[in-house]
Amino acid sequence: MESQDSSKPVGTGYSAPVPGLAPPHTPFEEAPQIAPSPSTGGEYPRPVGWSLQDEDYESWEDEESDKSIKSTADGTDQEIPDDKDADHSDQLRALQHCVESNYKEFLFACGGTVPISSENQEYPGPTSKEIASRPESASSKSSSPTSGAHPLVTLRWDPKDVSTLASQSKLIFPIEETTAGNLKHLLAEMKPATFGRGGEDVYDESYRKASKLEPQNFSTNFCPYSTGIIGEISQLLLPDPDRAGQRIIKAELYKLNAYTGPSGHFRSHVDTPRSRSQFGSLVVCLPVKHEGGALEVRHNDEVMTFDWASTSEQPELQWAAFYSDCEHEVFPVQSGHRITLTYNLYATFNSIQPLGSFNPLNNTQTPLDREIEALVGDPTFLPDGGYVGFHTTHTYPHNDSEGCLEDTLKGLDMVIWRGFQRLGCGVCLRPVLEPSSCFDGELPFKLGCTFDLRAIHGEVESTHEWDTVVQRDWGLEHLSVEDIIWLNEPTLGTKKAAFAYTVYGNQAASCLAYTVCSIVISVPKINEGKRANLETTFDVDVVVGEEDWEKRSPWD
Ligand SMILES: O=C(O)CCC(=O)C(=O)O
Ligand SMILES: [Fe+2]
Repeated sequence: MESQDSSKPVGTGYSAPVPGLAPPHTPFEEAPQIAPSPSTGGEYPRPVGWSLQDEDYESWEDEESDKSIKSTADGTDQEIPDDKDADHSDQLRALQHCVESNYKEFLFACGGTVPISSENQEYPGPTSKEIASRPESASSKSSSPTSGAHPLVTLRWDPKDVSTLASQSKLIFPIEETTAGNLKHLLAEMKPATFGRGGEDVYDESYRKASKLEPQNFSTNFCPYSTGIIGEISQLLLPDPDRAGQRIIKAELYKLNAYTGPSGHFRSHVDTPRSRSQFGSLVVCLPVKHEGGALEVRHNDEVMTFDWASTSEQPELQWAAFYSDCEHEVFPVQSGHRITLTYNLYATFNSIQPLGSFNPLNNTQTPLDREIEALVGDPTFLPDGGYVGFHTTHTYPHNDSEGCLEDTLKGLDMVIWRGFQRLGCGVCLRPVLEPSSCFDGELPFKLGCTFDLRAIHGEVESTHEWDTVVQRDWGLEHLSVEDIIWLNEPTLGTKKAAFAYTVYGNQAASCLAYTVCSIVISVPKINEGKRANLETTFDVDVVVGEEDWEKRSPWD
């Protein structure tokens, strides 16, 4: 949650700073710490994808002479069109079209309400009524309570003055008259909420005016799991079409915040990830009267608004969750107190999934899955194997030595990954290195091979310098972007993100940053009428070595 600005142009390699311009004043959170992976106690054992670093890798150029002439059955040589320029197939166009029309089909935020009842003093099981509507209508207050309710919500905090009575450092929500006076005690115990800028904690009211309590200084009986909120977020933001139940959410209480009228607010920012497995953030608003303070979450051109003011006195908890790489802001609170619990959301694994429960070819297929299957099954499409690429619609966190985790793939990105993977294609994530548009002429973006966080000292001012930086500092993938058949264009939003997320604090070695990625898919060659590797269904639970990945190369 929160944000971090950087005042030093330090690159992660996705866009060069604009010559002559000050580095963008991009909001990021307070200096992040690398949290251990929440999975089985350590790092994920699986590689991000197959290796394109293979010494034996043959680039398209190297194969040019072999590929342009083919022997036909009657022994004559026949020129065949260069694959990458060929008008591949109706299937390819259909898939590209389907990808495009699916952009807006995927949620990037969701929300709902959980009723609170004084009659119910036991945990109710799932009670949250979700609002998972399309962005335009997300702000509608269509949330009538479902059956069941959360018991009264208690909040206790550590008073600075140890002689304070326990009854004065406790609130019950909805706030009971007997304890109403404690609200001002709570506010007095809270500290100004800072945010990170250039690796330092900064308090700047023009950017963020709010107060906070750290989780070690308070406790509550509210649990996002028992209310069903986490279950809903899981279905809406972290669905796993092929492996139901495999990815699960770990929610970590992050802060108690108060935005107080007349000017409490938090300007537009993205939440800096606490670890590579963080994919989202959850905000739960306690029932305290306030006006204003709507939360707006944006992704590409779409906006979802969560405005809780008009029902802020209702006996209910109102919540919103969103992918933490999406820009969001809290508009000024005009009066009252907007008091929230915030959580970081991590993707982790269900280790008790029964063996053999995964049958990838037997699962419900979306139209997009069917288009992918039709393309891969088309023997005229890349008959000798080749590469297909997809520009991700979200950005993903990584640190200076470890790449983005495919297990955190969001929305459409996961559908594409799984769609090809289930058919036996190799899939990997690669960073996109995109030159700034300020250079003369159109420079193509490039595929990076590692996810290094590297500092650029000074500004990159010429094309030549840019080439040197990407080749020397970041390392380019052997595979060139021209060797790949792209399913989509990088979106405008992605380009903006590429620029925004370039600039980072000066402690790259201990930081995480969001990266614009591409999914590179290796489509095996056609062998006796079918794809060579289609029998070997890839199972992500099997730890595969580089060797196994190489077998997935389309050149086999
Ligand atoms: O309170 C909210 O709605 C959002 C707060 C936020 O963006 C943050 O804490 O990072
Ligand atoms: Fe935030």
